[in-house]
Amino acid sequence: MAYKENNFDLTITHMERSLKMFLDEYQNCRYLCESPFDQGWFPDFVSSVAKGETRKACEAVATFLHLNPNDEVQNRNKEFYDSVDEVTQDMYVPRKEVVALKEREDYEQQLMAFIETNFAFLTDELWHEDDPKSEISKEVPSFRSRVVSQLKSLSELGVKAVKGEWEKDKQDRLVADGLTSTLECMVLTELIRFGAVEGDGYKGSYSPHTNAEAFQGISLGRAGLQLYFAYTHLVCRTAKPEMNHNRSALDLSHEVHADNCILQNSGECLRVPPAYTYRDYSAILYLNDDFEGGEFIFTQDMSGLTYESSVNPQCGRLVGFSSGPENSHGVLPVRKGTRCSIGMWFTHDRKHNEVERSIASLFLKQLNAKQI
Ligand SMILES: O=C(O)CCC(=O)C(=O)O
Ligand SMILES: [Fe+2]
Repeated sequence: MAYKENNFDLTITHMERSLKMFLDEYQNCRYLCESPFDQGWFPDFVSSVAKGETRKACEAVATFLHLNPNDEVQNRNKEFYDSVDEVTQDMYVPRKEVVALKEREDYEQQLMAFIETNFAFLTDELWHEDDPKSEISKEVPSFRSRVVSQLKSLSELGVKAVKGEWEKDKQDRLVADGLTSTLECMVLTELIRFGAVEGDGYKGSYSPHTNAEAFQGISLGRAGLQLYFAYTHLVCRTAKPEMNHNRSALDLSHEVHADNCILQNSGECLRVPPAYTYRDYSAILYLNDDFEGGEFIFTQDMSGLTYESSVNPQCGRLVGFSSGPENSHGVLPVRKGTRCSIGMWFTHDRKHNEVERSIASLFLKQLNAKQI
């Protein structure tokens, strides 16, 4: 109204007041709004009216161009003011509150772009669209037949099931060799020297299973065989020489247990927290054999003194089994040296998909694409 009536003093007063209100509201909204502040942004409303004062007129033009450098009208205005005798280039100074606002917006946009390229967002794409638990519970081939068929296709790569026929009544157990090369085993074992945490996975307890051994681990999700990785853990157990002279055979390196429930002396297994009740399958990949003791055992009684069968760890050998009490297991004492392995636990429940794995695979993709 004031503008239409050519009342520029009043126009300026109104516009200055509106500008202040806009900036104040914007600021409040940053603290209080639940959704983005989207009132539209009208740069011409910032201050393109400057009555009579050349310096103010240049400030208005500079401010507008600061926000929108390609605006035709303001570029023409600038050409006009440039031709005015009293105008010098140092008069084109944008208003400081607008400069500050733009600086903050630019910075936030850079930050968003950085986050988008460098962090993994766990959208449904990364969570793997298919096979929620309800689907899985339909008829699914047994763990072993699935693993064995996968291993067949892997046989060209040197992977072979060493105990395929083994324990015929035990459908959910498997031992296979050749999953990693000697070099890979060495590299992974070396990783322990650089990045291992004592008692990792065991609330920092240096010797969580037996005082006669030191325990170190590195923890690291993605689907395999219609299963989600739930947890991946590289661990080494080292015999403490001073504790191994008279070590009892009952002092197991890892006490007899089941991976998804709390095994009782009675043989009952309680599927309650703190057990990792969502774990459905377990696999341990071994990395070395230059140690004494440390056999993996499937047991029936809790002591580990008698056992159904055992697996001798060696580089590239993997033992896989369903995680319940049907596969109670333990590790015999490591009497000399260091025994390293990668424990992997799988779940049908995508809620427990291992977040770190998605992040790690994104990181590897970027590394391959040489973005980092
Ligand atoms: O290292 C092994 O052979 C087995 C370890 C194990 O059973 C576990 O970490 O739950
Ligand atoms: Fe276990």
